Amino acid sequence: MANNSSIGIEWAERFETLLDNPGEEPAAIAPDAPDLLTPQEMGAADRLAVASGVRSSALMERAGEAVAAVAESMLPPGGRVAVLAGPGNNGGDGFVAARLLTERGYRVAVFLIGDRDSLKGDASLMARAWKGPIEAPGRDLAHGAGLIIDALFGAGLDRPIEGAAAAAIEAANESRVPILAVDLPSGVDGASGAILGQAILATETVTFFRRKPGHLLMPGRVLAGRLTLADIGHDLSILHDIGPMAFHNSPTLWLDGLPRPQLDGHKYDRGHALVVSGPITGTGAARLAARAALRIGAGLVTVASPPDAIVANAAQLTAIMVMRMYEADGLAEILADHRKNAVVIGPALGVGDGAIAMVSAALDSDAATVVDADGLTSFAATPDSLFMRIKGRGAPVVLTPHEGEFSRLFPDLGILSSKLDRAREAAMRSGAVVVLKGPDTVVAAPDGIATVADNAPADLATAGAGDVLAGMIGGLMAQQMPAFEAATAGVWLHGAAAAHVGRGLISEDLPEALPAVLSALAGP
Ligand SMILES: NC(=O)C1=CN([C@@H]2O[C@H](COP(=O)(O)OP(=O)(O)OC[C@H]3O[C@@H](n4cnc5c(N)ncnc54)[C@H](OP(=O)(O)O)[C@@H]3O)[C@@H](O)[C@H]2O)[C@@H](O)CC1
Ligand SMILES: [K+]
Repeated sequence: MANNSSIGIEWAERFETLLDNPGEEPAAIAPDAPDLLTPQEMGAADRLAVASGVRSSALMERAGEAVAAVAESMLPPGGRVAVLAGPGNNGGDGFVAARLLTERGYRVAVFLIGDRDSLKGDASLMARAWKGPIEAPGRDLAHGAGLIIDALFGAGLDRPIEGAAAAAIEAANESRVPILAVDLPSGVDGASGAILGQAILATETVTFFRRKPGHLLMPGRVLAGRLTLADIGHDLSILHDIGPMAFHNSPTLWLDGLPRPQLDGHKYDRGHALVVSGPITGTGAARLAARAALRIGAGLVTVASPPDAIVANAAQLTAIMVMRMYEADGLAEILADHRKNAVVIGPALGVGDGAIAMVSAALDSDAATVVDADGLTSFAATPDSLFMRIKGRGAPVVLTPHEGEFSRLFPDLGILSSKLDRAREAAMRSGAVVVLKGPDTVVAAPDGIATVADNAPADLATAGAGDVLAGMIGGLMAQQMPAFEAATAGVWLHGAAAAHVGRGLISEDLPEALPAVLSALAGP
């Protein structure tokens, strides 16, 4: 699909600009850096940094320095620290932090999993530079400590944690002493956010150069606590060579492409979104989606309503139009009017052959299409027929499943531990942009580019919120925003609208919060 994702390209172009104008923005870019690097990519970044002339021991020294700096902010002067060091370079960072904190007057105890003589490379170097005692961890490792530094495992974790390391993690978690994790909470898989065996529950985490997907994906995000991103001397140009495929969902990525009303524009320039209503027993979902499409800027919005529901819909809509729709043929007829350039179908549609026919009619049209909820579930027995239709059309499609709907359409993808990989596989297989919803919503395009959101408050788990999201994405596509950008922006704006409302949120509030969120983004 031609217009799936330009984010990767645009971001790469931004780097060109930054590199051409050193000193103009680098300080500002770090905290909001959207690229996510897998542990493998981070390993490559470290190797590229070393190849460019940075000593690997210097990277480790700076990593340990960054950890020590955050530790100091968590401790009273002269406080006691327990450092848990593991067998790799993550442990090496721990030894550096232990040395620096001791030099600064803190009382530091180091507990090592394994044997000092087995440490290799920089970790061995840093362990030798540590002049204090090294103990084996016991149940009371945190006794008297005001802070635990978790330097057991980071990017190199590749199997479930067992034995002495698992016991040390358990003792640390049970101690209730605040924990500062180095790079990742030990036990969290940096690629997927999944727990491998046993994991540290950190108060804070310091990571280096760029975040990993596991810092944003659940449960990694919760286990990591507050996250600090430290610059330890990697050159930004390294990202060119790596070409990251995953990004943190933040306005930096899509704000330039967010549709804005033009003074000399007309409502017809802002597209016409059609939302398909369910039967009389299920009309609210379509109205929520329609309201969201209108609030996010679609010039015109129409609800296509089955005849039995027309009165219910008409009685509750004002700026939004209503059209009578006689089943799938009726929908096809309505969409034959090419001015209706985006369609949202699925919320409260009902599950079954009728729904299959209507989704098929939508996909046979030229309108950008969002398929949600019952529109997805209806294809549980025949997902390939849905995917064939999507791949056979020219206009873009966004699928917006929650985990339950996703597992009905892609039952075999449950074995993938990473939500990123699940969404990517699904996008590739279906030919659509896939929005895999949840507290860590992933948007993936068939070419593998993906974003992970972390701005959805818990309040967003409320009836109708998904209908609103589908409407927002449809509304953005009606305004010609490409599918991947529309889905990514829609997910972020949905989270931001929920955060704007706060406690007591119901779905009706979400479209109404959009003006404030959009105005804040537009700036003064
Ligand atoms: N590279 C650099 O320049 C920089 C890197 N930095 C730091 O390095 C960290 C990555 O270091 P890393 O690659 O050495 O991996 P790390 O996470 O320490 O552990 C791997 C070790 O554990 C083992 N192992 C794995 N799973 C296991 C398990 N379940 N149970 C038991 N053992 C297990 C595995 O050995 P194996 O037993 O497989 O031979 C291996 O020895 C990164 O997170 C960052 O903190 C910074 O200093 C910046 C500069
Ligand atoms: K760690």
